[in-house]
Order: sequence, then structure tokens, then C-alpha cells
Amino acid sequence: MSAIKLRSIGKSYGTTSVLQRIDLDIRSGEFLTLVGPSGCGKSTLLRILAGLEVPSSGEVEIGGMPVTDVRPANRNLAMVFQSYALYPHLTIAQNMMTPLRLRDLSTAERLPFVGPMLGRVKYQQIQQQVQETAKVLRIEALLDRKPGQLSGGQRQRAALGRAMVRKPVAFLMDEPLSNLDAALRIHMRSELAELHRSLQATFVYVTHDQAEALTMSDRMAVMMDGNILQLGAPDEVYNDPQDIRVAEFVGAPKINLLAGNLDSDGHARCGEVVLSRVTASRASEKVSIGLRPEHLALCAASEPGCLSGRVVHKENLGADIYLHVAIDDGLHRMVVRTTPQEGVSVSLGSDVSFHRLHGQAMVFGADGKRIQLADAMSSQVPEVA
Ligand SMILES: Nc1ncnc2c1ncn2[C@@H]1O[C@H](COP(=O)(O)OP(=O)(O)OP(=O)(O)O)[C@@H](O)[C@H]1O
Repeated sequence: MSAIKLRSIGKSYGTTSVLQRIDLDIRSGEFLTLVGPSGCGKSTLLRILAGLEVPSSGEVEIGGMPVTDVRPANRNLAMVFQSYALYPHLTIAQNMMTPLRLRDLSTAERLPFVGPMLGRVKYQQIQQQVQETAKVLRIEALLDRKPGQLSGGQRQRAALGRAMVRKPVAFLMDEPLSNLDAALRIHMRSELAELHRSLQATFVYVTHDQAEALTMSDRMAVMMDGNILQLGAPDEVYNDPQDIRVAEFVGAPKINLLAGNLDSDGHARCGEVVLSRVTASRASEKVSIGLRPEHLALCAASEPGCLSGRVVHKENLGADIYLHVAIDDGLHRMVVRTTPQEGVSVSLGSDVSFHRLHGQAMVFGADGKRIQLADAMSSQVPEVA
């Protein structure tokens, strides 16, 4: 079931179009990430969903109800900001109580001293909700501290806790990890993903970091230039990108792209290299052949159809070593993943040869769209390169 529907959402500032007819169904309970480079419109889309920005066209629906004209406070969504927006002078418990006090207590019940006496039962309920939420987030021991006395990760959980007590339809998060240092960011990825699993709540998460999207999401929507280019599970987007811009954006190190042509037999050729056979209907079209670093492997120079070049850089990540190899007399560079055992003996400046692992290649047309390989035929041609 869809928790949230965005229908033909467009947004322009003056003559600048920022979002172009976006359609998106966000499923109840899923972790959906809006990911894309800076300026692609992901924050604007999230803000429209939250009601903080008015769309130029289109409709927003939450829980089956149109909300395009409903104020942010009445949409029952919780926005978790990058800065956490916790009140610095209040304890974590008081911070978490605030949204419930505002929602559940009358003006008289909010007064100091007499308020708690007037609304005794409600106060007890609020305290109980805060305790329960703190338990889920494992911040019970921090409830009496002020935000300044917490680490970045703890502040993050406290901010989530304040959002959670209202039991919103969905949590909206705009780059919530960007203020944290690199190690904590990576740690918080697994925390957030675990938290999502235990809460089974709907998370809509904005990031420019493809690694965050790949590691946490149930589905990711890759945005560019105000459009969603592809929506799918992380492994689907990574392994089966439908657009060359998605293939380039998702994955680190980046996918290798070779410029080639389709020949009259429908083979994708790059120089003397026949990579694969694709549908023959677009013969002579210029294409790009995409090979991810892990789809290449070192081989002997004598192997037919392999690529060769000089190692110009070695990136040692511990578990993997990436070799940057200059091919075509230094005109192009390709990145090849090797194991530490293989890579350690390869020295900078040495010549290496490599080939494609079986069945691994993507072909993109001149328009950037993926051209599917005719699988039945592709095995008849030499294994790359
Ligand atoms: N109030 C505004 N007036 C004019 N242009 C705006 C306004 N807000 C955003 N934009 C423009 O809209 C485009 C999309 O902005 P948005 O903040 O949604 O991008 P983003 O993908 O979230 O980028 P980032 O990751 O840098 O935050 C940008 O080019 C931005 O300059």
C-alpha cells in the first residue's frame, strides 16, 4: 500500500524549472531514498512533500487523502533536519515532550506549576510515551542531558526520538548524517537501517551520497535535472542501470565507459575489440560500453581480445586494490579491481592486461539509454576485450 503519492509534481522558480512532472508512490513502511547530485531537486521534492514548499503543479496524497493545500503541521509527517533542531536549553526528555505538549495539552495545562496538576493524567501519558520511545532508541540514560552534552550520533537519535513520539505517517530526512565525521556516518548508516527495520515506519531520506542510498534503502530514486531517472532496489539500480547517468552516478569507483559503435551485425565494437552482440536494429549508432571495475580481471597479455595498458595509480582499500590503467596510449583510463594478493605484486608504471568477466557489460545508446544485450547471441562472441 502507498503511504504517499506524488502526482505530476512540477516546481519552477520564475523561469527556472527545478522539478518536472515527478510521479512517485512511496510504500508504507519502506526506506526510500531520493539521491542525486547537488541541485537535482531532491530537497525541493522533500519540502513539497512536507508542505514547506508549494508545488507549481501536481498533487500530493498522504494515506489516500489529498494534502496539497494542507499546512505542514497537519500532514502528520516528521521532518528530521540536518542540524537536528533540538532546543539547546531543554533536556532531551523535555525536547521529546515538546511536540506532545503542543498537541495534547490545553493552554492552561501547559502553564508552569498549575499545568501539571490540571493535566496530571495527560502528563503521565506523555512521560510514558517519551520513556517508551527512548527505550526503542536506547537513549534512556541520556534523557536528563542537554543536547550540548551528547555526541553527534546521540543527538541524531534524540532528534529522531522527538519526531517519533508523535507517531507520524512518515519520517522525512534531509541529509541527516552530513554533519557527522566519516566514521560516525558509516556507523549511523547501519543504525538508521536497523532502526527502520525495528520501527517498520516509512522513511523518506534525501542524500547526495550514493553509498548511503545503496546501503540503507529498500528502494532508491536516482534524480537528475529535476527528473527521477530510475527507481528501484539498490542492487537493481547498481546492476541494471537504465540510463548512462545512473550508471555513472551509482558505484565507486565509477563504471568504466568506452566509446564504441554498433556494427552491421549488431556487435558493440570499441576499436578492434568486439564486446558483445546487441540488437542489430540500430547499426552504426555510437554507443558507450560500460564495465564496472569488479567486472574486469587481470589476465595474460597473450589472451585474445584483452585490453592492455600501463598502471598509473594504485588505490589500496585493504580488502581490494583498484588499478588505474591508462589505455590507448594514455587517451583513456580504466579502473580494474583486483584482490590484495593479485594487486600487491603489480607496480606503478608496469604494463598489465585485463579482460571482462563472463556476461558483464552494459551498452548505452547515443541517447544515453540502455540497449539490452541479445542474451542468446552474446555468448557467441569473444569474451571481451
Ligand atoms: N527558493 C529558491 N529560489 C530559486 N531557486 C531555488 C530555490 N530553492 C532551490 N532553488 C534551486 O533549485 C534547484 C534544486 O534545489 P534543491 O535544493 O532541491 O537541490 P538538491 O538536489 O537538494 O541539492 P543539494 O544536495 O545541494 O541540497 C537548485 O538549482 C537550486 O538553486
